[in-house]
Amino acid sequence: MRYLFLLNPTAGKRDCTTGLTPAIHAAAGRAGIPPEKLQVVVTQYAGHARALAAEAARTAEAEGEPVRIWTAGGDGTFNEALTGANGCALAAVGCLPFGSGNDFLRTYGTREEFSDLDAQFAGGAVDIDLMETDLGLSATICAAGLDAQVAYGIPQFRRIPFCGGEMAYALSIVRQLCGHIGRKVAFTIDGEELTVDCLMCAVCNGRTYGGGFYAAPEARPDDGWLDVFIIRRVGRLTIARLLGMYKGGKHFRDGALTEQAKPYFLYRRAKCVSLRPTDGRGPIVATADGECAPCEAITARLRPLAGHVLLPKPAYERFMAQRASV
Ligand SMILES: Nc1ncnc2c1ncn2[C@@H]1O[C@H](COP(=O)(O)OP(=O)(O)OP(=O)(O)O)[C@@H](O)[C@H]1O
Repeated sequence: MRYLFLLNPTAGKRDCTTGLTPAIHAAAGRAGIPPEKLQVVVTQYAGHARALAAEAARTAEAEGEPVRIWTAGGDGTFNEALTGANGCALAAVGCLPFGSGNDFLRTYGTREEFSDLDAQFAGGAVDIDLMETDLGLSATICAAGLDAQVAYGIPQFRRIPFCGGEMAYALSIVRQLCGHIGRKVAFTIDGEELTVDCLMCAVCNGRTYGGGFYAAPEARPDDGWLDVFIIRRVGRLTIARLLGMYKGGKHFRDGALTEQAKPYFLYRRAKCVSLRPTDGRGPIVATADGECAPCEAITARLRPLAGHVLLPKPAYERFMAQRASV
């Protein structure tokens, strides 16, 4: 077995590379991993983690030796490595949370569990479903509408001097709320055709996105289903209350929408979801695992158990126990 760590120095609020490299070597020593089997690389550019993971997967295939790859960064870096290693049964990808959102891990455990290097080395690989989307592979959630528009607007405000992350986020929200709210969207959800005047929608393999919005609080990433939530268009005064419910995952319990959510939400389970705006207002902004872009149409298709991911020991044990109980 080989072990590869890909450290993104630009992820999150501070460069993770300095302290982390010796900590990885120390934890590998405690886990009895020979130094020649371990490699720690700092990424040099956007897309580098994908190239390095793809190369490690090719080597694993050529030499018949499995590789465990961890990214230190956020969901973007993790997604790059997952994409690079995709299709290789001998490669599994994990994450050390050093990003700003780190939504991937919230489906499986806590930030503390994923930050624990000893638990990471003692953990294991599990197979999860992935989504093939127009924005690339996704392990978590593909969403479109108001929240994606807010995320898409943030970088423009970040360019303003003295405008930090939270201020840029707040300004992007204000701009969206001052503009036209809601889109008319035509959905194809497996065989069902549906047109909805909606605020936003989320096609979920994992549970959270946007830095902890529990869009699909009960989603199981290995059940062969995508959970689809569509939020109907509401007035500005209702948006804050609705987003509060949505962020906390209070719209869904025991496999169904809660009574308070029913007037505002539509829920479906599906294998393939397509959507396109039909209101003539141009493309709709969509987001998936850190990627964000305007799209004329989006399709998210389930790829059952196509992802091989690494979970730290406590999360791995919970995942396996849950799988055994189904
Ligand atoms: N050396 C580098 N220089 C510039 N960009 C890089 C470098 N290494 C990686 N990147 C890019 O940085 C981007 C952002 O990283 P990432 O998404 O992991 O962190 P984040 O945005 O802070 O966290 P999150 O996505 O969880 O909110 C990734 O898309 C990746 O391509």
